[in-house]
Amino acid sequence: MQYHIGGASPPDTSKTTKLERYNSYIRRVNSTKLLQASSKLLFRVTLLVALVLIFFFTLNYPPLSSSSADNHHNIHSTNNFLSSAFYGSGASWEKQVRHSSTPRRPNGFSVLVTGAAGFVGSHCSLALKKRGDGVLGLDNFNSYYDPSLKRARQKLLSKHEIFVVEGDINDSELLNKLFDIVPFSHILHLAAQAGVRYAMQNPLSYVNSNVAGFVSLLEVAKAADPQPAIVWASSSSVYGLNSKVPFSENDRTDQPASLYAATKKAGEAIAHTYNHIYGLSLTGLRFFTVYGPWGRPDMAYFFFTKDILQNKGINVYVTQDEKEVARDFTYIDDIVKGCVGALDTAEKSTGSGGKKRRPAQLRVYNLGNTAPVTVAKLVGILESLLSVKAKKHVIKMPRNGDVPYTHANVSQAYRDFGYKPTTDLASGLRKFVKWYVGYYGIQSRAKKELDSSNTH
Ligand SMILES: O=C(O)[C@H]1O[C@H](OP(=O)(O)OP(=O)(O)OC[C@H]2O[C@@H](n3ccc(=O)[nH]c3=O)[C@H](O)[C@@H]2O)[C@H](O)[C@@H](O)[C@@H]1O
Repeated sequence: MQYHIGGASPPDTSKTTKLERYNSYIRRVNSTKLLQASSKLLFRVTLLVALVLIFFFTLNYPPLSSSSADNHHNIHSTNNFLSSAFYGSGASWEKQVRHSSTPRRPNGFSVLVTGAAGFVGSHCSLALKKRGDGVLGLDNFNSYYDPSLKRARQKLLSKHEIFVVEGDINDSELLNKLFDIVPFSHILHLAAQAGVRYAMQNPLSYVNSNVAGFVSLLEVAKAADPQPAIVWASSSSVYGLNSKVPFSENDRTDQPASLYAATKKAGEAIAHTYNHIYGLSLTGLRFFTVYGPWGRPDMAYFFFTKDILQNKGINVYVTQDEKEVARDFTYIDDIVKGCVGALDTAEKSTGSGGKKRRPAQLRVYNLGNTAPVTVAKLVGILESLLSVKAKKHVIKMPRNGDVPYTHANVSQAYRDFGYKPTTDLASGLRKFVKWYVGYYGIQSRAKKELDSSNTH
């Protein structure tokens, strides 16, 4: 009720009140209509966005279930997400996978190379492709060392029509997908967390890649039809604290000195199990300190070269009782021949439908150079190739998982596939340094000398 102050008599309000009520009713109706219209619009827009998203993820993208096998979990998970965005995206991706895996020689292999953008993986992929085998690469491009080197290797592979799928060996969905597309005759399994000393910094990355990743791969391989034959990278480090030299395959390997060695040893035990239960043909190769062009920057010969060229000091380890440390350094081309020889002599797996039909081949070989060289000698060779004097700090080997000495007996690899290393450390390092200065565009005395020695 309204009260009008003042002397004038109050107006007749009955009509105006009705009008006001009517107007307010109309306003309410209109605003409800507006609200309904905008909700409808909002609903439609939401529906449209949802449909687009569903389409996007179900048709073009595989499930985002990849897990990380590398040492940089977060970076890698992101990488997996990104890679998932690229793998499996339809017909053109499948076409690349098929094309890359198709052999171009009669009875050629179709090989899945894991760790194909890695050092040994890229060299082996090229060698297999060159002789007419089909090669499909798989690599997670983790950042354990400079990923741009891995990308450069990938580029090289792609020039030779080798496609590298970006993904992880722990991603069984991806692995199954690859096996759905291609009936691989072989797997060359080189993806791993490498490096002896880094295992103290990031132990779980070794378990993720070298144990869990290997099992994930074997699970897919055992269920595949046909089952592929598998050749994979073990390590000279499994000999651990063995003092009996040279190391032979039947020597004891139950005293690993590093977690890295322990995971490789675990891999050998796991290989035995999958061979025993499922009839997978498995060959483990114990590599001895592999070096060469396109090598790994975390290895001593590689970062010594870098540091010597930059006039930085290098640590040269000696044992606790001040004896020299030595390695059976093995040149990459010899290792490639060993890998190819192992693939060529690998028998077929014997299982199908996840069941073993009869006993299958199970092998393990040393692939070394049979001529250990001390680290001090390695540095001397680099000094002369680089024409720079190294700033050496000779220190006692920290307790970091390193072993003092390695020396391979390779008679079994020679007997079974003619493995015979032919490159001594000086010739191999010459090739490495030549590649190094070229790749990193280094203008140095070393480069001039290497170039001129080439023209003579
Ligand atoms: O043979 C193998 O199975 C292993 O070979 C290498 O391991 P490693 O032999 O320790 O190779 P580097 O790390 O390059 O070391 C070579 C030598 O240099 C020595 N070193 C290393 C680093 C350093 O600062 N100073 C130094 O004297 C090491 O003690 C070792 O004797 C690889 O890094 C492993 O991935 C591989 O599995």
